[in-house]
Amino acid sequence: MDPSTQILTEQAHAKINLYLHVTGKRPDGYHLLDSLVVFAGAGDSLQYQPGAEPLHLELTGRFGQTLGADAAGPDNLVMKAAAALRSVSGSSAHVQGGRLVLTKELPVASGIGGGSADAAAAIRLLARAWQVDVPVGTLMHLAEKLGADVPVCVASQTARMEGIGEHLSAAPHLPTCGMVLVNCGQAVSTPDVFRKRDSAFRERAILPAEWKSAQDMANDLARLGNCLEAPACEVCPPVRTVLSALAEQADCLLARMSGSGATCFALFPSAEDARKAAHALGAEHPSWWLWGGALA
Ligand SMILES: C[C@](O)(CO)[C@H](O)COP(=O)(O)OP(=O)(O)OC[C@H]1O[C@@H](n2ccc(N)nc2=O)[C@H](O)[C@@H]1O
Ligand SMILES: Nc1ncnc2c1ncn2[C@@H]1O[C@H](COP(=O)(O)OP(=O)(O)OP(=O)(O)O)[C@@H](O)[C@H]1O
Repeated sequence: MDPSTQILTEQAHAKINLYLHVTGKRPDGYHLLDSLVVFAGAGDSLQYQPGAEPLHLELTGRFGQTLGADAAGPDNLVMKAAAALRSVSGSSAHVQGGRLVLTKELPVASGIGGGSADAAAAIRLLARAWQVDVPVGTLMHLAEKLGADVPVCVASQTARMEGIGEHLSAAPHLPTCGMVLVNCGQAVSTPDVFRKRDSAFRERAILPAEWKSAQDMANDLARLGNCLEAPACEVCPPVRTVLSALAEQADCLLARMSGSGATCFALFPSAEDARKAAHALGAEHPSWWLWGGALA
């Protein structure tokens, strides 16, 4: 096959905030954060087939229709990422049109950075396809302008995230563990949750260089928290039900909300334990979106 028309794919893994401390607020209203971010095996996927036609996006997958009528238009974060990348691509890049297909498997506006992960996947995919040769710093700056969660999603690897999301540093070495994700089906607006937050700012966490077991990690994380959990429960009361249901599962080590919600996660000793718990929860709550497995 001609390499210039070959279909390329990138995964857009769900971003999970294992803890999330709001440590301050900037004069422009954005909040300063301290968070340990990991990526779950669950995710959207983005395909690109280069072609002569103008670049366009098609949506498919379980949540492909939930984004609304203009979902595949220029406001989709994938198209915004493509436009931003085009604007920094030098004359040596092979910028082309063609067809992007986003398979949307992550619930929308759910605290697991679906749109951010999609934008980040678009940056990785198109930078590769178009042979964009710019410094990583330029790509990260471009990512930051698309959304606070986009820089960490570009790397798509466990990281400590600070600033408003743009300062990334090494995270503790994580032990093997399993994770369950649950979303009750109610979209939650990130700005609404930040607006409702009225607790005191929390301190920056002290983290070890590594956790030797999932239990050790859960014990340390239990002393930390998600400062957006209480305001998200006000905006979306079913979050409380989801957290209780997760905590009741056999072998659950920790149950917490991710980001601004409403998706909650639970940690388990293994991916197999997590899959079993997701299966049990699915039988009890057929309307919930559920995923269980290993970290990405
Ligand atoms: C809460 C997190 O999910 C944690 O990972 C992210 O910080 C949210 O990242 P995001 O959805 O990419 O956020 P953006 O799209 O940049 O911002 C949406 C809105 O959330 C609020 N926002 C976001 C990030 C941040 N550090 N402080 C904020 O106050 C602002 O009101 C902003 O207008
Ligand atoms: N590709 C996309 N996928 C999801 N949402 C998108 C996309 N493009 C634009 N959006 C818009 O972004 C908003 C936030 O969606 P997203 O799923 O990223 O939220 P989130 O999971 O709460 O993100 P975060 O955890 O970063 O706050 C949606 O309400 C939607 O209007």
